[in-house]
Amino acid sequence: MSGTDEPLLRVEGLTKHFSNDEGLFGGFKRNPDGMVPPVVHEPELVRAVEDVSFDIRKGETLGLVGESGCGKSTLARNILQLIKPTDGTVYFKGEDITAMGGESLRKKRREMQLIFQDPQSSLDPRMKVGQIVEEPMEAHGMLDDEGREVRAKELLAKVGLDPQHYNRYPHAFSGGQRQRVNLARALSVNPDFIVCDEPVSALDVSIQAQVLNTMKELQEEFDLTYLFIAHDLSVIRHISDRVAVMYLGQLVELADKEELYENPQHPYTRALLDSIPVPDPRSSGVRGVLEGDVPSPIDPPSGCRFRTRCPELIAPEEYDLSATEWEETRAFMRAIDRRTVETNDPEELRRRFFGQVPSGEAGTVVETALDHLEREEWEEAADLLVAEFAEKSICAREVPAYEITPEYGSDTHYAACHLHRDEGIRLDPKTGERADGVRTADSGTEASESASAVSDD
Ligand SMILES: Nc1ncnc2c1ncn2[C@@H]1O[C@H](COP(=O)(O)OP(=O)(O)OP(=O)(O)O)[C@@H](O)[C@H]1O
Repeated sequence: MSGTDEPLLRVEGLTKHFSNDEGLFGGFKRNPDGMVPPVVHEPELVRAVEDVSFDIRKGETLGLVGESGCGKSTLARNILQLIKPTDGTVYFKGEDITAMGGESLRKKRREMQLIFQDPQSSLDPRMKVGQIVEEPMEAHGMLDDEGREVRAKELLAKVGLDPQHYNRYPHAFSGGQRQRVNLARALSVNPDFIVCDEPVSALDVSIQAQVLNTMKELQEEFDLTYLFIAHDLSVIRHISDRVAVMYLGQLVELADKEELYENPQHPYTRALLDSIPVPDPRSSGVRGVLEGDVPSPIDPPSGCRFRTRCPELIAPEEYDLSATEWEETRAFMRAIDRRTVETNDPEELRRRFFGQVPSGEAGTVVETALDHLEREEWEEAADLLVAEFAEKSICAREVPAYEITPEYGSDTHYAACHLHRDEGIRLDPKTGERADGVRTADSGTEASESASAVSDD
């Protein structure tokens, strides 16, 4: 099932900030040595999700992928209004559900269900499977006792379980079977939309495919729309029609599945795809391919959040650097910033990093940094290089959001990367609409201007 063009769900500029003011020591920080008081209470904001916009079409599966901690679950809980967003809007069947509360939201929730990762802990061990499946129907006043029992047994059969197991307890089931119970429970209230948050991650690989196949069959039969969250790209590929990639609270790429896997256009997506685990126990996965650590969502990088780890950071326009000079300068900046070199001898550093130190202003910056290093002023050298080269890049100055021409199929391809500033259509990162105000064919009116005429460079 690949869905229609009609969006079932529209997410616009969704943002969620948490205060880290929770728990006994939440928000308390140690003051630098000697300062009074020794501890201060300064809660900070965890920018878990920032300006995320996308649609999910009726009948499709949108896969959402990203490393642990990038905000996938927070986004899911915001979409379902289990937690209220800090900003932004979620439209379900055209209605703004962020503005809803109380009984109207409770009613809406029947149409939007959630399946969690851990089938062990999401099923109450004291309840029989039949009761578990019937509970949501009871909560929403659906059917009478007898009717619910009949429906629960039917659903158990639909998800591939024996209806005779209606009176068994969850502990009698395997992990895969428990996840099937969860599916039956979610389906019991006849929803249109199911958020599946890592539903097969806790299962053996051999079981995963079976559960995914059942989910696909159920989607077909019950006309379901899925938001399918996983960190595993092979699982996402198996189930999705389109795929969204998330990094540090933001969407970096969204495209048709084939387009995303065959023609990835964001350096982060490419790094993730390069790190799909091969059957080698020594393979270290994503972190082996990407340099550096994921920055803190308390103080995320400006502009493109991936820029501090991006192998394709764009050179500042004010320096006239060749590709080789920029590559060498970046390697030098990284090494000094991360202190991965021992020597501070300018001659040695010039030889190690540069074929020839760039001429002009960029060269002056490099030479000034080398002077600092000669005086053992590592921090000054690193700060200067980062301020002059990293922070002046367009990647640090502007939030990227572009629509680019897909190579596979005609579906839109969104890439939040300034490498597309020349050929892409600049979008408003908050609404996902064209930044020049011209409405796209999707939004009802014609867009006849060429992409290059509206690109923002
Ligand atoms: N209640 C909360 N208070 C403060 N910070 C939070 C809270 N919930 C989540 N976060 C932070 O928000 C960020 C996103 O977390 P989230 O659980 O949404 O990521 P995820 O991609 O779903 O990760 P995982 O796959 O590990 O579940 C993390 O930095 C997390 O520590």
